[in-house]
Amino acid sequence: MALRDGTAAQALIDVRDVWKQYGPVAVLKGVSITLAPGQIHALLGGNGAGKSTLMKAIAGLVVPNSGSIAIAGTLLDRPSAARAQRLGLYLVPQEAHIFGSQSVLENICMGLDKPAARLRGRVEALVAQLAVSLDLDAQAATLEIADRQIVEILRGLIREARALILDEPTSALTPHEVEALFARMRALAASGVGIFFISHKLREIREICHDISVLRDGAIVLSGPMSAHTDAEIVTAMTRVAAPVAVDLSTAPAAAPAPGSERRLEVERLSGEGFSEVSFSLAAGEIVGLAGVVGAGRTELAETIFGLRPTLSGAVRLGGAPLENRSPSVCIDRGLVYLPEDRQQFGLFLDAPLDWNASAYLMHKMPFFLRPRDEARRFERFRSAMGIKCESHLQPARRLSGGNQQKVLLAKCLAADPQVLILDEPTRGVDVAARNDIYALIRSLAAQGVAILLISSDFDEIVQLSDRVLVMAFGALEGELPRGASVDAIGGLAFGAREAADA
Ligand SMILES: Nc1ncnc2c1ncn2[C@@H]1O[C@H](COP(=O)(O)OP(=O)(O)OP(=O)(O)O)[C@@H](O)[C@H]1O
Repeated sequence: MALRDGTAAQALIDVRDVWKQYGPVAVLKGVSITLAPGQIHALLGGNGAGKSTLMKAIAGLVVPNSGSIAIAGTLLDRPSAARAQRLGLYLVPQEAHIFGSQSVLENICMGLDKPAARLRGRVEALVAQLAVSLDLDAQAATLEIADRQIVEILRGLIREARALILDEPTSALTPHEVEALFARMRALAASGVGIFFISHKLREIREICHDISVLRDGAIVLSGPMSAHTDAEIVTAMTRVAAPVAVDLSTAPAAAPAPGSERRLEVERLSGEGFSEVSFSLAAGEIVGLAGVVGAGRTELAETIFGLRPTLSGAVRLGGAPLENRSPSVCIDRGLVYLPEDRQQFGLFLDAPLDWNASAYLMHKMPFFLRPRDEARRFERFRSAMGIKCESHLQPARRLSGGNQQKVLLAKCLAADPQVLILDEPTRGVDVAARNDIYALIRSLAAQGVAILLISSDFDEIVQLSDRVLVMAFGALEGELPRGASVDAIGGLAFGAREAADA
């Protein structure tokens, strides 16, 4: 069907006055937005503002109550993902859908009517065009998060998508990988592909996007060229009111110990899958950053300390006593809590209510002492302190937006009243305002004596929060930097090792 006016005739995507309700709640309230060929268009908004719902509507995954969506001039009148894809739209989700037991090539070609082997030549050409190094015959389970995203992008391109939606593609990437992704996005845009780019990071948006639209409570409140708006204007449009000051959520007594030299966690020559001979310690009240590029072994180290992966050799001590036969429940009992990077696999019970999720670690510690009213009260405290957007504490976690799920996961860890906290990408998917609340929360926990290991791909976050920074590369500790170390110094250590090895 022809579009209605001259401008829109150029549009790859033309959304007009779209409304979406879940029960009585309107999540999209008359949204109109367009995407032109070669345009990189940022979509920004607080957690729960409606970004993913809008993008899912464009991708045929959510059916709007009213309004119209056209892709490449054709109305998406019977929405389905298959139809949106046939019209040239591909959505790269926040969490890539990878079938681990299949090869990379099979993953890219999944769902197409030709066998993967016959598409190999075309996939190889796309891989070369994007200048990525990807072993098409490797088992997909071995792929890093960054490469999983590339697989998703290739899935779109092999389907000849002219419009891509990238939903927070950089949230688990280090600066180096972000640059590589941006180079690929620029190449795609230069070839006429249009891209909707969802991100919570203004700096990245400024670097890569031509235009911006800001969603607040289901409505577009600001839209136009990137250069026409200052950061302050954008943040104000997004939040409308200043973010609340963080509330102290700790259940520890008010007169908690000041940061000291008491060693809470000692890791001694620990070796496991993907890392070896790692030694470090955390003192009470200390925030230690752990930086590195994807594949450096940071998550593997954290998962091994927490008993999710086998230990090959070495020791872990907690409060001076050996922490042997580690499993998550043993660690939680002893006061060591881990916020996982992979919230889908190890995080929330998506069909359980929010208050149950927030109390899940406590339930394990003292199953007989929990009462529904206590759970609800506990959840309410976290809800107001972190601005968790939900209808009620009884809502299943599945119905929350991604950023709000991340906040509930953090609440679950904090509710367990840890002595040592390992945070793996704690602000992944969290909006700008809530990010500052979470930083204040982390600092307040440290001020009360909790020892914190902060793993983050966002080096700015590491610099902002850490008392010192450990840098890992290739499964080993590459070095340590003092408080105030620059992002460049961290990057130098993390990437220097990789470049030296590549040379
Ligand atoms: N299936 C559903 N049932 C009920 N409510 C839902 C459902 N899916 C989403 N919502 C609600 O719709 C609102 C918008 O969610 P959406 O995922 O679009 O937000 P978002 O802007 O993408 O947030 P984030 O930045 O956290 O990813 C949220 O309040 C969420 O709780």
